[in-house]
Amino acid sequence: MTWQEQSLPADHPAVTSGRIGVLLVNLGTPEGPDARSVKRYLGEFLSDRRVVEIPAIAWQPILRGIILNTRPKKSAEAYRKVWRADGSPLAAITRAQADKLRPMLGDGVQVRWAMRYGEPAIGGELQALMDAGCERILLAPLYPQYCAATTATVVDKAADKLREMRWQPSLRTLPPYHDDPVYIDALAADLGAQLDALDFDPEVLLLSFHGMPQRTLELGDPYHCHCRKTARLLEARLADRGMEIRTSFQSRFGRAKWLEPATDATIEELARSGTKRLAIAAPGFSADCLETLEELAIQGREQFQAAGGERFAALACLNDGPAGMAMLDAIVRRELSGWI
Ligand SMILES: C=CC1=C(C)c2cc3[nH]c(cc4nc(cc5[nH]c(cc1n2)c(C)c5CCC(=O)O)C(CCC(=O)O)=C4C)c(C)c3C=C
Ligand SMILES: [Fe+2]
Ligand SMILES: [Fe+2]
Repeated sequence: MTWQEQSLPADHPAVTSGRIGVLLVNLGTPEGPDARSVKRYLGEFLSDRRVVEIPAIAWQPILRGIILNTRPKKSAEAYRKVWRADGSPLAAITRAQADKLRPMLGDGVQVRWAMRYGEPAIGGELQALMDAGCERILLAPLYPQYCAATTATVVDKAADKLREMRWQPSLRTLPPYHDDPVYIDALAADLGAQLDALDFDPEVLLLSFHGMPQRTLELGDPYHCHCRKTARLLEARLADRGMEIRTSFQSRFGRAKWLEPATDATIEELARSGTKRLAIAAPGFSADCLETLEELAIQGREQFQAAGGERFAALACLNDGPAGMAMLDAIVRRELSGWI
């Protein structure tokens, strides 16, 4: 019997199809706005050693003994304030981004989406792309600024899946795009249009990025530098509007020192020092989520007004709007070059 005559197993994949896959990935979110779902989600998220860089032997008792018994109830209340008919804003918007990107990229490219924590999981979505015949896959973590706790952990999770395979697809990853002119242009155009549509002129525009422990900067994570560069480039583009532009870091978690200045302290300080009209944008988030819709838009407004501020606007993220989709199409297409 020659090798050609040996029968292949029934589940042997098609030999070649040449298809291309794109997997958009964002952080993850609970299945529902209830304490049980939030507990499951936070348990997975906060057990990731890329996210909390404390030895497991010291961290797991604190996580399981304290945090997962107190935080889920509080976080679930916050999620309930922003939950939509089609689910968690982060998941619904990421899904919409994938649905809109698919026809933009055309027939030869399969587009799917995943969440790093929770569902749809990265492993299952990579498998679905391979089952659809994709031999080359672009993994696209939707974080403009690189951070080990967000970008690297997506690549780790994909690698865990690839580790199980005999016949792996070729994988590319979307680089950080914090200083990409396409991204800065999209932000400048979209934020400019939102500012024009307000019924007041903000004296200050606050650019709020998600925070990180200060230690990660000292250990060499480029996240802080990437945020600063995005802010500087955006500031130059919005300079002719005559607003003061500030940058801050939100969502502090735990007792360690986080990147400063903190968004909540900045909002309060602005109001106390006489700022009456404030707008906040979150250029590091590709999709509105708990951190923008609740922490900035709800809590931020309360903090600002309680400290003497009057007019307040939380501007939307790029989401699946036209500027954001044109930007995603451009940066994804660039990484597919040579493949399509
Ligand atoms: C150690 C804790 C955390 C680090 C480090 C961290 C980094 C980090 N997070 C994002 C983006 C998002 N975080 C979101 C929610 C969220 N983040 C933390 C903690 C850390 N984040 C918690 C505990 C939560 C859950 C909500 C809560 O209980 O407060 C979200 C929103 C998720 C959603 O469902 O809407 C995003 C997005 C980045 C970009 C980042 C590092 C740069
Ligand atoms: Fe976070
Ligand atoms: Fe938060």
